[in-house]
Amino acid sequence: MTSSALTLVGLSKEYKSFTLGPVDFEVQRGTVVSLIGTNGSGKSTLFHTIMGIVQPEKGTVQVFGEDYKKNEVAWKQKVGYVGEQYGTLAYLTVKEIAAFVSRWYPSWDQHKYLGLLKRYQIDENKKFNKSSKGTRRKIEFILAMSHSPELLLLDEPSEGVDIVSQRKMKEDLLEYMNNENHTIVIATHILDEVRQISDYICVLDQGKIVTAFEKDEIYEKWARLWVSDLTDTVRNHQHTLDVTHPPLQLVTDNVESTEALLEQEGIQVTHRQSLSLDEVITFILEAASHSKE
Ligand SMILES: Nc1ncnc2c1ncn2[C@@H]1O[C@H](COP(=O)(O)OP(=O)(O)OP(=O)(O)O)[C@@H](O)[C@H]1O
Repeated sequence: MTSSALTLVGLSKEYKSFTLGPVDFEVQRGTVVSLIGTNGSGKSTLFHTIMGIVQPEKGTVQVFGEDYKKNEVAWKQKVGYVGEQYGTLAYLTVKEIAAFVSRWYPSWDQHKYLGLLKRYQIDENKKFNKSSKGTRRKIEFILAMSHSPELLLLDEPSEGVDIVSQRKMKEDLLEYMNNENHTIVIATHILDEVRQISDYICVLDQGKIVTAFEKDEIYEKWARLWVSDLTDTVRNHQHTLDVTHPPLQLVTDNVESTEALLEQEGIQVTHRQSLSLDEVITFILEAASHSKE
């Protein structure tokens, strides 16, 4: 069994005023990757390209080690996708869509589907396009979960979803990940989701991956340091991301290297504080947007 759930090599998609990629990225089986980026950074376009909803100009996608253009039916049966995909079936009721969709998936679990409908209080007889935005997201989530996919591609699954259902989704995703062969790639603007379920974070900006890292690395590598003094060498160091005062302090994304430099410069660190995930993500997104100016 291949250890890679998803491999993207040189993947690019061009619209008139936007280019995605080239994207090179690998998602290991058994992990949760959160895709983060400002509005319009290309997260949905990336999912659309992976799912073959739009055709890439260049590059390849492998799902579980297989080229996605080959055996399309077989790999799609292993993938659950949430991202406004029921456009052409939207005039049907949830029950009719489920009857239709269930035929695509040999692993469809009707018992699970009915349980999820109840859990999320969905009226099966209501038309998809007559449901609210949050309810449509919940329906998509239920349909994706009901065929027990090996890979979940979730494009803002909790967008517009009420707080109680958001919590249920998080619980369901955590339970889903109890199976070590399961994998999730989730695009989200909700940092609680990132904090609670992801192993890796991938940041997209203007169609390109600007950084990807293990979530727990943040607590080891990023810090705010209170310092006795600062030299230009420290201020201009590649890992010094911000300097504020009073009291004089800096933010680093490589605490080991910065502390070594401070020692070399004869500067004392009087206090050290880890950064929260929210602060780190904000720094990364702001740095990416400043590089555009
Ligand atoms: N079919 C299309 N034709 C032309 N341009 C498009 C098309 N679809 C998306 N785009 C453009 O691609 C860019 C990326 O859009 P995309 O929806 O992928 O961003 P996103 O990161 O998912 O944004 P958000 O966080 O707001 O959901 C935008 O500038 C958008 O206008």
